[in-house]
Amino acid sequence: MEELQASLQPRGLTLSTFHDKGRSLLAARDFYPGEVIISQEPYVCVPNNSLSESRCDGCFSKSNLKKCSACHVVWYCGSSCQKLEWKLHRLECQLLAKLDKERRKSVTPTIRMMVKLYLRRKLQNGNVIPVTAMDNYNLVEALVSHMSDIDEKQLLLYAQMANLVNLILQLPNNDIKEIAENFSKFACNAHTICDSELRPLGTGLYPVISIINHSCLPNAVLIFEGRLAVVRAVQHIPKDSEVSISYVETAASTITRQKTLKEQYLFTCTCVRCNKLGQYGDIQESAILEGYRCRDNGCSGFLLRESDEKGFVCQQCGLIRNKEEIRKIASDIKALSDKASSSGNLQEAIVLYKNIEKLQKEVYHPFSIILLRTREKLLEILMQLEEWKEALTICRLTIPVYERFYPGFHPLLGLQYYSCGKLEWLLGETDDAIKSFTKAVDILRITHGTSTPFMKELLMKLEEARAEALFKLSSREDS
Ligand SMILES: C[S@@+](CC[C@H](N)C(=O)[O-])C[C@H]1O[C@@H](n2cnc3c(N)ncnc32)[C@H](O)[C@@H]1O
Repeated sequence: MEELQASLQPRGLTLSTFHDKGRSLLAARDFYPGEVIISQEPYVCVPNNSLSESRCDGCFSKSNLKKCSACHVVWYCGSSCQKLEWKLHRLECQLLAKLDKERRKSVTPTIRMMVKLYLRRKLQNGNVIPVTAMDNYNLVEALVSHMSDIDEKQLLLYAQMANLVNLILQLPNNDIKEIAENFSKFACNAHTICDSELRPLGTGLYPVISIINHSCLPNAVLIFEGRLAVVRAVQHIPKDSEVSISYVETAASTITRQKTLKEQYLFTCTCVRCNKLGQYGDIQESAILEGYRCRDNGCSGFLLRESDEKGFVCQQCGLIRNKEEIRKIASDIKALSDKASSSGNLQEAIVLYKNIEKLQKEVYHPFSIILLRTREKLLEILMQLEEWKEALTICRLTIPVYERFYPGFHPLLGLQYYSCGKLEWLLGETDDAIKSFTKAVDILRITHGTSTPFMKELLMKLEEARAEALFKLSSREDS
């Protein structure tokens, strides 16, 4: 770790260990919003390929794919990606090609990532690929595994997966226990690689980025530029303070966040937000996010369960809402949701989701995250159906909820402004489009930087919208 410490120092970073969190990354100087704190290429990564969707192993693109003719497992978009991956894939390819057809089907992305991990170690041990302070297997060995906290069922699953990996690798002295432990390390250290719009593409192991601990009120954000993981400050991070990112969806009640963190990362969060658990402000926030609304449409109160359990009482106006009434609506919503999620027809799905939204508006608070998720689904389908006007109406409804639950420089808020701006631009609402694009740029230049093709496109759209507004103004003045 000394080598890593030495390589982090010139970047203004230092490693430290806390008794309750283990290793942590600290700022050795002040960092300001938008500044890159650290970036790293993956030690290993794989696209999330499935039977229905394939991506290139090099760049994760979906176009012009050709299957490797030898192993019939891996896809490439062209020779440059194939060359980039060749040293490692040459070894992997020989192993995969030996498997029978049925066995090949069981090579999931996670199994492949483990196979690649061992092959990369082999290549580094043999000096075929270079070893650096930020790119070596010792960093993988140092990752937390939580093996002693995992239940037996999970351990059994890891053991079965490890057996398959060992069968593929055919290395006589490979340790099944070590492979199983590495699967456990993947579970709490690997990152989902997303595109600029935060759509998942694959999974990668970034052993230095993995040192960054979680906070439900993080001061940094992790964004991917292709496969490169980039951590940027979203707040001022004073010297000597800890760098933190969020591992989970932050727009969730404290109980939900803590449950997810405990289940996946096996720790109890004690960040400033979590420490408020049980306090009035936290109860209010949770009830708004995941609970019910007052039955008086003019009241913005939230409900809490009555002590005699007969119903819910509005904390603002005192009106009581019957438990049975809520239960009935909730069961209707569930029936519609089951139908909607299995519907393969967009027209049918849109009708179902509109009915779900209508019912949810009756029971959930206007700032409910449950209602928000339905609107996001509606928006997605309306865009696919090219119903731009309706899509814009729904998109605008989501903005106040995003502003409330993704405050400050949050990429999701920036992206939602961007979606709104694109719809406004398309519908000729140029002045509104300029406002939305400007808000998107203000946030996304901090979270995403300004040099990626995605950001260049956004900046260009803003310039175009401004030019059009000027043109419209001068045409009006002329006439
Ligand atoms: C990706 S690792 C982070 C680095 C880790 N601290 C280490 O020593 O390698 C995730 C693990 O770190 C610990 N961790 C992360 N954030 C934490 C937090 N806010 N409080 C307590 N433990 C935390 C948990 O054990 C979690 O499973």
